Amino acid sequence: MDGRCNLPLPDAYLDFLKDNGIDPSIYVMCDSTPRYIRMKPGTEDQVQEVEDEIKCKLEKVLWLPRFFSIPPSIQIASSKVYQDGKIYGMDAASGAAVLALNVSAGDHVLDLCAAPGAKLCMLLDLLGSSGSVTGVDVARHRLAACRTMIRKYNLGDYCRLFVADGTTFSFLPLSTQWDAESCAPKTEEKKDVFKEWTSRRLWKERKLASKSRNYNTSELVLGAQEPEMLFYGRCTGVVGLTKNEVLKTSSGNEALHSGYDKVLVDAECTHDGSIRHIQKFENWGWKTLERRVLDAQRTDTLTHLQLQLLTNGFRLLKAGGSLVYSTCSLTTAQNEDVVEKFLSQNALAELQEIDAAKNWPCRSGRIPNTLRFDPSTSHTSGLFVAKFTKIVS
Ligand SMILES: C[S@@+](CC[C@H](N)C(=O)[O-])C[C@H]1O[C@@H](n2cnc3c(N)ncnc32)[C@H](O)[C@@H]1O
Repeated sequence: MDGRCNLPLPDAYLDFLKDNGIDPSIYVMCDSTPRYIRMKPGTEDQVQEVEDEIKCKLEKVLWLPRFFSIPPSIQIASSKVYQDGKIYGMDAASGAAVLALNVSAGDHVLDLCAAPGAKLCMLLDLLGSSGSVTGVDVARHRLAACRTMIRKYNLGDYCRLFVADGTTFSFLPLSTQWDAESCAPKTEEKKDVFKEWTSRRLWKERKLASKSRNYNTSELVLGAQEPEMLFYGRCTGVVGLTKNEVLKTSSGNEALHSGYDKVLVDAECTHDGSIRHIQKFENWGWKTLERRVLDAQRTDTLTHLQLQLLTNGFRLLKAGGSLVYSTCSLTTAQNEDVVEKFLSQNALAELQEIDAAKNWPCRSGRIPNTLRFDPSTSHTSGLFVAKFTKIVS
């Protein structure tokens, strides 16, 4: 390996990098950037089995628990350990963004851009049998894939999934009206309540799914659709409640005391930090890259969306809670600029130092306490991370 990226990047993309102050040399080592796997909790003693199955040595990532690096050429999807739900494919920088949230047992967590669900699964693994994770995504087909994933990894009990626009999503976590031991409702039998979720797909759901495939994500963002609960686990408090009780929107300052303990806003972005994503445009066509990534109007729409997602995620956060904003773009427009604008509009928001980051192979962003993983220094995919707290007034 000579350390060069073999991908011929088109001039328009190199111009985009230049305009955004991104040094193209961060991609130079892209062919040797490892892949990462995360071991499911409880499988720590099965490293040898994983190595035998995927036919390569696992290299422990010393700064990130349960993560291992593998050579970039190794594919895990057809291995039995992957199909049996013992390992996840997940970039180490993504793992760091989740760890930055510092979730603790019992937390109610909101993941506002959840699909396809790598970070959501890690949140659920960290919480174990406690708290809840509410995953929201505007793209129905992507959230359906997320549902398949949480079921494959047996993580559904404490999870709710909503197809909804994260810029307006308004449901708070459910207060504990159920017996946490048995996950059964405490109140007496009521009529027209949610029963335990079953995998039987209703005709209406199939119809909605085929309809949503005919839209792309940006059209869905614009479409004012009613939030739809795509999945709920038996320990989320949904079972035994009526539709009005579950789908009660938050009003005024209610979130300050009844909001989420932690919020993750892993926002939609141009994905320019991930060379593996950019490489896909070699097949999809560089014209598609121009339309989806380089178009200035698209970038403006995106930064507006990112600010709205961050603002709404923060609105749903409890006083004293923490929010992590991340993107896999390395442009300042989608990161530091969004953070600055957000801080100027939200007096209760304060940037927080990410304690765990002291040993991480990342560097500071333009604003102190923000972090940047760039492929050349971190040997991960590119990622920007900022953590906020909601000041108790
Ligand atoms: C970077 S991806 C999220 C990746 C995910 N967190 C994971 O770890 O697998 C961004 C997601 O934002 C979703 N998205 C775009 N606009 C949205 C909106 N207005 N509300 C909610 N989700 C949105 C996209 O559909 C996409 O799935």
